[in-house]
Amino acid sequence: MAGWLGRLFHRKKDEPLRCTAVVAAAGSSARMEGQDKLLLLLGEQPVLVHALRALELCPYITEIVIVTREDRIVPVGQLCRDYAFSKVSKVIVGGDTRTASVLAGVREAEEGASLIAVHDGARPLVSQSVLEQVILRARECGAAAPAVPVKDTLKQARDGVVTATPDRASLYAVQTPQVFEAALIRTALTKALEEGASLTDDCSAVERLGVGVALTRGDYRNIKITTPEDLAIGEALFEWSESQ
Ligand SMILES: Nc1ccn([C@@H]2O[C@H](COP(=O)(O)OP(=O)(O)OP(=O)(O)O)[C@@H](O)[C@H]2O)c(=O)n1
Ligand SMILES: C[C@](O)(CO)[C@H](O)COP(=O)(O)O
Repeated sequence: MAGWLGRLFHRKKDEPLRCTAVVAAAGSSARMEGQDKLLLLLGEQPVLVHALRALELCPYITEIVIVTREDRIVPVGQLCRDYAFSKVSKVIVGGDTRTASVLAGVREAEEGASLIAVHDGARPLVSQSVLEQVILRARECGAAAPAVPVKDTLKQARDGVVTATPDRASLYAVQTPQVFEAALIRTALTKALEEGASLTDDCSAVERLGVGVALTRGDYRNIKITTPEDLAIGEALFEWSESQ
């Protein structure tokens, strides 16, 4: 991987920036008690629509590829037409794992895409500022993700007993979009999938190659809708942001 590392230091800032957003939306919403969380309403619109609108509004994003479940292809395609998302080029079927879903999307990105921004369909409140900072940082260094310092003290435990208290000053909660040079994330996810790695985010695939990932300023409002109470929190954050 020395080639990758070498290139990180020679990347040209003035290369044309074409960023494809891959929206991971092929999950099963198991922790949402069976309801498809991406189609639940936040305010007056589905969670997925909020996420797509933020990506559509970002000037650096030239194309959006949505990866969804087979039984959601038709409703998600209809939703894109209803909301007139002009940047959505494809709605495709994902895989059994997040890694498989994201790789399917990355493989469908337009040939000219220099960057890929992988975003959770379940993160409806991402701001333009978070998007802009992470995309520009990824252009400089090849891989970047937004993150926020953790607020709680975290414990490692086994069988209900604490085994360690990691130093909080070095801990961050990572968010999406996670943005990468296109060939880098394609290589990283392909390798991770071939090796059967179990990953909970896409930076991890790049880290496995020994390539550094830069962190940019995340936003505590950029929550992932995972369990039922997240929807209530999301509603409150959405209303609060609208009133600012
Ligand atoms: N095989 C998968 C699994 C997850 N995702 C997507 O990855 C994002 C983050 O995953 P998560 O919040 O875990 O969503 P789900 O997998 O749907 O939730 P759960 O684990 O509760 O089933 C979601 O937008 C989800 O749709 C995906 O595209 N393909
Ligand atoms: C990618 C992610 O949103 C970063 O915080 C998160 O890791 C997804 O995890 P999940 O297990 O799919 O909820």
